[in-house]
Amino acid sequence: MENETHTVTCSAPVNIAVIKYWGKRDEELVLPVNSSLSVTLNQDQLRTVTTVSVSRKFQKDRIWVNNREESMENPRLKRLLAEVRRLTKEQGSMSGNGTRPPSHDCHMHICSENNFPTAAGLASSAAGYACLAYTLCQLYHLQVDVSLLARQGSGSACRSVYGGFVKWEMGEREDGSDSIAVQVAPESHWLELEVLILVVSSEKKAVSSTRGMQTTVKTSPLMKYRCETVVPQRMETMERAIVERDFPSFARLTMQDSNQFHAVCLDSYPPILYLNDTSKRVMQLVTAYNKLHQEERVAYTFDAGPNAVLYCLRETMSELISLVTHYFPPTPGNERNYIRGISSEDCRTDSDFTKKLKLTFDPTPGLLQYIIRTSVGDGPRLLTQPLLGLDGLPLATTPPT
Ligand SMILES: Nc1ncnc2c1ncn2[C@@H]1O[C@H](COP(=O)(O)OP(=O)(O)OP(=O)(O)O)[C@@H](O)[C@H]1O
Ligand SMILES: C[C@@](O)(CCOP(=O)(O)OP(=O)(O)O)CC(=O)O
Repeated sequence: MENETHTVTCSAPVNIAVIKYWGKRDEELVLPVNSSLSVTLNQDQLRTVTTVSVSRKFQKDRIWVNNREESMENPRLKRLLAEVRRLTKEQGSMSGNGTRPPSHDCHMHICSENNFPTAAGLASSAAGYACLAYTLCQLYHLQVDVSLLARQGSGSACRSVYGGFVKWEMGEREDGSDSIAVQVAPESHWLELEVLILVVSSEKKAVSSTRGMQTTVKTSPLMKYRCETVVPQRMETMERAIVERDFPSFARLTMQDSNQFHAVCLDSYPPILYLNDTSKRVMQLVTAYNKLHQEERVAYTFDAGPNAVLYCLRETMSELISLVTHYFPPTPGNERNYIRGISSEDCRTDSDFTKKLKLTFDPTPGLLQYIIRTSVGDGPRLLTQPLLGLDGLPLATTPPT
């Protein structure tokens, strides 16, 4: 009993917001200045896997992320672990199924892997902290809202604890107890909705989301109008568009909110610029495509980086892929692995159609690193294959991506 090792392994998805979270009213508790809403992506393409082991044999807490040991001095990580230990102590030692969870005073080893670039604007912190919070709740049999814990690791992480369409209610209470994620609709609700991620850069971004949003809250006059007037209305309209599966409304609001998020970034002082020329070309392509069809058939959204996330219905996907690969072809030699994820039939462009689009740029190879086709997905899963061995050390794994 004394030397028993408890181990749990889980996976969690990435989520991409269609109404953006940007700005905190409480840095410590990670409480936002506005509510937000996101789509959870399919874990077959983008996911974090985390194993947590707890044992009296361990000398100290340790964490490995993507095969590299990292410092435990990260304040958000420390806060999350402290909160889990506090709740474990408070909730006692018996779980509902009669088995005994590990004691709150043992050290833990954490091992986590992302199957996509970390800190590159692909929401790695969201999947990472959602996975950690979910795994800890399973391990310690905690009776708690997982989104409350995930939020304290990274705000957007709270939305990754559910599949489908998820809103993060900003809440009003000072202690943050009502600042939680709620599922608006499960992944089965809108099976035709698909996602294309255009990876412009997988470099670490210059201004982190945490720091960028602090500057915006402090300096942008436009931000006040966004939080008080724009987002509350958009949350309602977006929820309705999702419930009614109204793609044109969903797409319009998604693009408008991405535009406004980048507008408040530019309105910050000093200004924050996450979009680059390739991002702007993607915006132009989507706008021209929708104009030609006289309705919104594709939506773009950009987080704190130049990568584009495009939403469309399945019936539009092959035309979209053919257009994107026409205007953003791979560099010669890079064709083979250019489109990843859900396999796509051979998509060719109709040259008359592309001529009608009237873009101000010509097809240019090499502006995108690669493209990921994915769909809407489920929430965290309990897995059986651990990343840590019986000695509590990482098992030989694949090299970090
Ligand atoms: N699997 C993981 N387990 C634990 N922590 C992780 C994991 N993946 C990422 N993180 C944490 O998240 C940080 C990256 O967060 P950051 O917000 O900079 O990038 P991002 O989430 O990829 O981008 P964005 O939030 O703008 O979409 C990492 O430096 C690490 O501390
Ligand atoms: C642009 C965003 O992706 C910002 C995400 O910010 P984070 O959740 O990464 O920030 P912290 O709470 O400081 O960790 C928009 C969104 O996901 O809603």
